[in-house]
Amino acid sequence: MQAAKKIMKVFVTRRLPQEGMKILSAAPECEVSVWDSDEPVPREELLKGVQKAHGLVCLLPDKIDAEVLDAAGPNLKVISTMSVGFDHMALDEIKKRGIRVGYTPDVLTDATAELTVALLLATARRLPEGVEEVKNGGWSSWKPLWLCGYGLSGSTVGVIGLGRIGLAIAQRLMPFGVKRLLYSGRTAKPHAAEVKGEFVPMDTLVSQSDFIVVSCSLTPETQGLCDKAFFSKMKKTAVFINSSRGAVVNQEDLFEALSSGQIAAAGLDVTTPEPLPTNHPLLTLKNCAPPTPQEASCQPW
Ligand SMILES: O=C(O)C(=O)CO
Repeated sequence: MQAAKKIMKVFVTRRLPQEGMKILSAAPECEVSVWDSDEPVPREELLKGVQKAHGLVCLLPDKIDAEVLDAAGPNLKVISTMSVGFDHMALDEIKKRGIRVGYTPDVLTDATAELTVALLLATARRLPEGVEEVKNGGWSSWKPLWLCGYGLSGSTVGVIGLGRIGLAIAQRLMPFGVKRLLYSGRTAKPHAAEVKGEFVPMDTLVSQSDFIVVSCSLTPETQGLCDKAFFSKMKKTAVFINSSRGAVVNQEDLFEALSSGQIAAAGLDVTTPEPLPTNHPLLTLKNCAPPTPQEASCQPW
């Protein structure tokens, strides 16, 4: 029997999990080429690899803009991103060219929610500082008020963006004895009833919350949302957690708020860029937990 002719060129921008590669390789009509590395494809290799491709499989760090689409040319019919977010793709340009887009919503909902709760507890309870004191010999004896943090019991939690992930975070936080769950966003969500969520204006959420969790998508409306004015409305004792996108936060303003004592602490699952350069001012602060590399992956059971 004659082998099927490879008529579709597919470029994959990263070494993918074997299950995914097996499916792609089994498609007889596809000629698959892969940037075979755990590191992001360099821009010039992306522009080269995508040439004449019919399909592109990409990840979050790959900026898919007009330049990439032009480099691909008119063959390109489908782009699939192995990510929940798609803010790295110029959707208007993609739409203009009639290209279809696939993404992977919901695969990281539980993992992101668990990591956000872990980050919130570690930040509020000052675990990174405590570990540091053990390692540097700063812990001499038990002192009742030393490294006191902030507890969830009886607190008000504000979630900005009570979508799938925001709800999963809220569901995990409520059993800690949270008194009020406020949320803000474009519209009230029927599923908020599951966590007794109160839909409130953003200013109310910011000024009344003891913990603010940002879990909205990055859009032109949310870019730079958490800035000087935002932090100045927060309680001095409040803890700020961002598991959305780095660009939702003005990082200079966050540094100022943390270093001046305007807010108590921040736990960041995301920053711009990622990782932060090792000399970044935010990394000098004891009350700021930066993103760690495990991100949202975990071993399946
Ligand atoms: O898939 C996404 O959008 C992520 O942010 C992964 O961390």
